[in-house]
Amino acid sequence: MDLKGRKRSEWTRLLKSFSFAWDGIKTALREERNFQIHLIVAVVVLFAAFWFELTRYEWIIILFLITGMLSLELMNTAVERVVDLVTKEYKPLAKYAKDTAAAAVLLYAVLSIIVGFIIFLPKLIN
Ligand SMILES: Nc1ncnc2c1ncn2[C@@H]1O[C@H](COP(=O)(O)OP(=O)(O)OP(=O)(O)O)[C@@H](O)[C@H]1O
Repeated sequence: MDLKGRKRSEWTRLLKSFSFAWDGIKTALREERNFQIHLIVAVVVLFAAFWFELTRYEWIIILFLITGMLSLELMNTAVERVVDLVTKEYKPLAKYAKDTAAAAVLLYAVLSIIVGFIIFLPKLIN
């Protein structure tokens, strides 16, 4: 294949990987209750952020928290599905994997709530 053809196929592969990632988001939106809940909370937080006219740095923090939370939830779903694929039986390692992935989501959710309070509480009180 010439250089032009190879470059085109690299672009095609890149576009395909975006399309697979988009499929993952659509599936999670359709199938995953926790992801749907996180998304609703994210929309509420974004409305609040507009309402309280956050500073540029507060916006950056909020966007990192929202994106991080949604990404972690997707990774947690991926772990759950892979474990389900590997075994339908009760296996301590399966529990270990699922609970650890869930713990990562929980930790980030606690961080997000604390930071959310730090940013929004003074504005609510004012
Ligand atoms: N194959 C398995 N072996 C051992 N423990 C498991 C297994 N599958 C799930 N568990 C454990 O059972 C509990 C519930 O897991 P389950 O996957 O049913 O619910 P979940 O984590 O809320 O995920 P989902 O989004 O699929 O409902 C968790 O503590 C998990 O670690």
